[in-house]
Amino acid sequence: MNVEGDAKHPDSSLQFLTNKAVVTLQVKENFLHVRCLKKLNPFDPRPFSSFHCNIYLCDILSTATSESEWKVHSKVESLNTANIGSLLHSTASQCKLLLVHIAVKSKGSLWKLQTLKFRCKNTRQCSAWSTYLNENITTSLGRRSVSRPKSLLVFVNPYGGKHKAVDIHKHIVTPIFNKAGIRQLVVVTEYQNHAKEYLKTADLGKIDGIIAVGGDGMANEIINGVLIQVQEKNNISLDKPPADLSEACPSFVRPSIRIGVIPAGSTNCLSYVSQGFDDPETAALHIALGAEHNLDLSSIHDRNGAFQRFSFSMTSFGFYGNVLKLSERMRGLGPSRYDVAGIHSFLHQCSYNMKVWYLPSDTPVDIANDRTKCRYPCNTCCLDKLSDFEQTMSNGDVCSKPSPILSGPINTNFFNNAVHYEVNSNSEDGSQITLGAKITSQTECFESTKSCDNANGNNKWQVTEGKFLMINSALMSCACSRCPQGLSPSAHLADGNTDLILVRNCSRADFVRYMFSHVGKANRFRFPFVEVYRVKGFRCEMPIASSSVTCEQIDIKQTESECSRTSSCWNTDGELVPDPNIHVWVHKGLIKLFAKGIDQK
Ligand SMILES: Nc1ncnc2c1ncn2[C@@H]1O[C@H](COP(=O)(O)OP(=O)(O)OP(=O)(O)O)[C@@H](O)[C@H]1O
Repeated sequence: MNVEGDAKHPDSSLQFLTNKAVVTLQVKENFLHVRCLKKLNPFDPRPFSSFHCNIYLCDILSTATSESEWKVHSKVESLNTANIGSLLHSTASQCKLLLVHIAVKSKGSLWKLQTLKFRCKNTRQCSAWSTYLNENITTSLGRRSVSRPKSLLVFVNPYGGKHKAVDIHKHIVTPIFNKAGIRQLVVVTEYQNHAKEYLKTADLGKIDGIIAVGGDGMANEIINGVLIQVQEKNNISLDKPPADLSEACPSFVRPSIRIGVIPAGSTNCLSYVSQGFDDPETAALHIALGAEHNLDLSSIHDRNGAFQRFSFSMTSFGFYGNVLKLSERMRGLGPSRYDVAGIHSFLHQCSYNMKVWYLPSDTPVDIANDRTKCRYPCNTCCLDKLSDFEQTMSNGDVCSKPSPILSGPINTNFFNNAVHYEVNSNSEDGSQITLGAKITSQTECFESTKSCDNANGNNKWQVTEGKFLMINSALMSCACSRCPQGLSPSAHLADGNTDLILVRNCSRADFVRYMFSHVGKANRFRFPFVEVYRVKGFRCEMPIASSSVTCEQIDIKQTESECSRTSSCWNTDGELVPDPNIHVWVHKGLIKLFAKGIDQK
């Protein structure tokens, strides 16, 4: 025991005063152990052990000291304090306060910031404890390969959601980042695509991550801005040859910086799916603690091979495309614009002739009956990483390795009339399909192209056609507060696949039943007009736009020609892609997200 103590080895018998007890501190095996010596309230029936606590060092944001008064709560003072002994005898004198800022898991997947206060009369020892704890936190993070950000570029969208982003940033995010010692360069966006333009020339070498304080649209803008800059710097073309099934999956360079989202938009799907809530405090804490999760992206090209966007959640044609198009004109209504636009699009129900090609996943799953969910640590998202780490990780515990805040660790229904066949080497496209990915040397290409590389697989492109109310691609479950299970509840964040959901033309009543199945836990794939495939890529073609649209109407007069004039578009993460003819490829783990994933229940 070190009585006087020094910066390296502070005195472990040193007594600290909290609001409820006199305690000692000890650091052992990645934990700060707080042990109770005396209860301040002698009449408290709880045992001493209930005052003990063990704090995981990786959950501590930082520690600090400040000057304070040597005092206890007045209620405690009025009690019999003889039990506390000499510690309290010299009341009202000055002392040092040791502050320990920690991220605490509260209910569900919510996390809260909490500050523990320890009063100590030995000011030198108290400072020594603060230094010692900070050193041990750094060591502990190093052991677990956790890298916390020190410098972040933060985009705040004052326009998104309920227009609360500026307040959220000021009152929730900044205090957490300050406690974690994170420097921020804050840009309050002034117009649409401001962040994307800014990122074209931003020096990404000087920052550890980029944060969007906004919704999915803002996150999409930032992801696109970063990826476009990184591809340009590496001379990687974003465009590809015109849509052709023989074309290999394009390969893109994976940015080394992480991207985070503080939910302040309308839907906040990315936060919901990667954290379990759209809670700004939880999101800010995950960023500060250095949480990391891979995220699949899809690249979208038009019929001429021109690059359109990268997407991370839903890419949808038909109903959701119409809802977005309309809702963009009603921004003044705030988040309720989606309801109004949804009702309007429903009343103007249109179906679209489409031909859809898709390349099935290497690991086929009966999505319609799959009850598994992407939960931390997720075997499906981590499985492929085993090969990357197998030389260094003999126990295969890859998923838990980067745990920064670990406290404690197709078959389908076919539509009766569906035209459904396999594309072979003598297909109308006339080409043998070989999908060897082009691996770009000298770059951190990661596994992003693996998912499309079917050189070792027997997968062949499949094709189906017909009239569709909706064509949805769910790269993740796409859960949000309005649809807690999401479009495809068993979809994963980083498995290299997307779930292609084809909703064929059906009666209005059936469509309502299908849409309502998203509100609860009912199986949304049980309908005969709904098909779902886990795929690595897909392509859609609308034969002749003007004659491809059929509209129904209830009380709003609308002719077929009117409807075709307003033919649908793609809605990708809440952004519009106007050309109905697109080619979509999935890129496994193309970016790293500041997120942990949703905990197992
Ligand atoms: N100052 C601004 N004025 C107008 N538009 C802006 C401004 N700043 C950002 N934007 C645009 O606002 C759009 C929507 O932003 P955001 O995603 O944050 O909110 P949301 O659409 O309400 O939420 P969600 O996408 O989750 O439904 C983005 O495309 C972004 O480019």
